[in-house]
Amino acid sequence: MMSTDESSLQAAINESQKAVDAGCMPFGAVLANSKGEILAEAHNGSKAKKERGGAGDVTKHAEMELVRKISTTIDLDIRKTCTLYTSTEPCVMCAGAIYWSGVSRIVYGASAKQLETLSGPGGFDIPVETLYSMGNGIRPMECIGPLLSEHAMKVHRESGIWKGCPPPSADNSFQANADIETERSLFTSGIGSAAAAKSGDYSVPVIDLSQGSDDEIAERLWNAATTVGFFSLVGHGIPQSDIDAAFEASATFYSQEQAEKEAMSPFARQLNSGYEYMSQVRPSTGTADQKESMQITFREGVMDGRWPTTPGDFREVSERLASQCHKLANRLMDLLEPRACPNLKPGTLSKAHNLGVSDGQCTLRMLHYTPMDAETAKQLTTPDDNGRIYWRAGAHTDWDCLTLLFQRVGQAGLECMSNPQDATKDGARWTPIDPVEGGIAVNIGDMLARWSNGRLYSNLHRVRMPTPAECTPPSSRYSIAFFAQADKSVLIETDGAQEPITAGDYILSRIKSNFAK
Ligand SMILES: O=C(O)CCC(=O)C(=O)O
Ligand SMILES: [Fe+2]
Repeated sequence: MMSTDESSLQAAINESQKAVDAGCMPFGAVLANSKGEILAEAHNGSKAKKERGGAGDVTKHAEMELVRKISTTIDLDIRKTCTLYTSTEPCVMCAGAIYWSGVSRIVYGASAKQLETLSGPGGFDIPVETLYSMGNGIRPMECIGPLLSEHAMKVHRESGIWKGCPPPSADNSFQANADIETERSLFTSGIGSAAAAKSGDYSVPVIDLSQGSDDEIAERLWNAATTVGFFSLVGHGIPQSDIDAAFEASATFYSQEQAEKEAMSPFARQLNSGYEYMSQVRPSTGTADQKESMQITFREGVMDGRWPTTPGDFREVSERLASQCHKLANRLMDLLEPRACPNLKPGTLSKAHNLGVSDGQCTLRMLHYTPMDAETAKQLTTPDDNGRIYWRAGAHTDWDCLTLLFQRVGQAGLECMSNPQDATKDGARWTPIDPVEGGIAVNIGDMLARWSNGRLYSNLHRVRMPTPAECTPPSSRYSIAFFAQADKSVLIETDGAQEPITAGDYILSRIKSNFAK
């Protein structure tokens, strides 16, 4: 059954179809009161194609039409209690108009990033939650989305309006190198990872935390963290039963209908929390990752109204695994710290990461890569007219200090770059990080690469599409990632040229750098 938000959003998506039928651009919006009653509706009023390029009235976006309507016909006191539903994430102009209308709650269908996969770049967009948090508005704005994005995108796709538009990136073959360049330039601007890796091709070592002295273990961790930036960890002490329980809860959660999952755990991008379905578009690919994910951020209040209720033990098993991951990540940071961050008082890194506090940023992410048949996999990996192909997860670096990733044996696909230092001149080569029985794949993220002034390496990684054998029969891939991210208020101070920055601002600046690209 659809929630109230979903049925009102569906009404907005229906409006976007009406826009298409009227020969206008495919966008629609409605206003609903707290009972879910629709008070007003509107759709885009610019004639498609003919008026593009500035010939028509470019202010006739669906949300603008709606705001214009409601601000003269509905009292402010009522508007303040309403939600504005829009088929696609509002642009900067519309976000401003919505603020002025007195409405404080927005639910949108497709995100601007998702639309870009059809329309190419060119919209005037900043993710709405980010935009509102950057502004000096006197009242908070709540933004929910993407929701029912497949329905909203279907109208865009079938409208035919975006055919022939330039894709976000014209040539995927250079993507890996472009991403390395981005990471390097981000580092010089004080954000991102350093080129700490040495020359050569690397595979991913297996490190046993139960073998040898702390000094010996620290040496092995250092070697992996300064070259390839990845290692598989065994002998780590997290009970297999806790890992299995989390995978079981994840599979039960994902076995439900998409609308049920969305209703149980609405996604809030600014909070980096909740359930999303195929909405993550990596800058390196311009196409949506073929996956769904459930993000759990361990900060006071964030998960209120977002904990899945089915299965009943979802919260308990997630918290149990996260608390084990948290301890393990802190142990690894204690072992790496003396050489990685010689300027820091011992224990600074581990003290910076806390679960459940008011400014915590650690996150557990349950991932489900959806099954597909061999024909679909082939189609999605064949470049389209614009050279775009799909990935289960496109190449990226993580923004955190350390990622602990649990995989299932028999569900391979994760790869990292094997020649990070030489990739720009030699071209990128990739090496698998196959699941190890009882093991955890660990990688250094950008936050720790920066904190260590580039001594540790945050490497690009991706999840490839399934092979024909993995599609026979079509099968899911499940993984669980724990992202150790320092608390928002912690100051990241390095012994190099990097300006001190709080971990909260750091994450925000990464977001900004990414959409500035
Ligand atoms: O699922 C995986 O194997 C990798 C996931 C990942 O890299 C991420 O979510 O950042
Ligand atoms: Fe990642």
